[in-house]
Amino acid sequence: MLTLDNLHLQLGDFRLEADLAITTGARVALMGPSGAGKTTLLSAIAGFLAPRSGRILWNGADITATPPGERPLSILFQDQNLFPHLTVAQNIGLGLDPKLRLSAPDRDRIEATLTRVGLTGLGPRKPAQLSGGQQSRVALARALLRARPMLLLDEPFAALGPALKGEMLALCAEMAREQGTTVLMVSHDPQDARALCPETVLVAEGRALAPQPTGALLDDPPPVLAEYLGQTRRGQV
Ligand SMILES: Nc1ncnc2c1ncn2[C@@H]1O[C@H](COP(=O)(O)OP(=O)(O)OP(=O)(O)O)[C@@H](O)[C@H]1O
Repeated sequence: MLTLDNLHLQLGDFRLEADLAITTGARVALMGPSGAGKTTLLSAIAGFLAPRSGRILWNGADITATPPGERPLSILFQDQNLFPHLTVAQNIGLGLDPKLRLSAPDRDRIEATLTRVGLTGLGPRKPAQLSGGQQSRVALARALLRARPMLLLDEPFAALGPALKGEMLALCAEMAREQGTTVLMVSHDPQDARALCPETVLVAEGRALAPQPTGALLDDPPPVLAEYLGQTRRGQV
């Protein structure tokens, strides 16, 4: 269980509060207007932004002050952070050992993971020799190999076409199911949220609300979400 215990975040003038819990193994979309604080919330959970007050707990253990690399999570942000001077296999190997001291079994696991994401044999290439979609797969492969309990996704596939984006998100969901991973995914696309995330955290008006069923929320969105989704609802001006 991920617990955000009376969490208060601040970035310049911007403030966000969160007091909620997410069940282990849940897949949760983060939705809300642009600038509402979805990325800010993920940054705090990942450890890149220290909260002003409150605590972040994973299975009851306080991780509020734990350095990012030691938190029980992997992150996939839009900037995939592949190192251009390393090969694809080495970039993935960073998920196993940041110093890249890789054993023969490690290298076998990297190759198997490459196959899993449809990149068999591309391990020796540099990221620049791959398409955007293939680079996304490399980042996903690295997260897959790290197999941390939580996966934070901040629109990592937004630059891809809709078909490829859907394929990558489906791969994430498949991996999450297999490994029992808890997924938090920023989504601007209600279809993605419906397809992949049974629950949604609405981030709006300075607050991240407790998870609620995605279908019901999108079927009858509160005005702030309806406006964001570009919907006009009967009875509203
Ligand atoms: N480094 C910063 N310093 C001060 N304010 C910031 C900083 N980064 C972001 N903000 C502000 O914090 C607020 C939340 O930004 P955030 O990126 O978390 O929103 P978001 O919900 O992820 O938006 P989007 O959907 O557009 O990506 C915004 O008002 C933004 O302008």
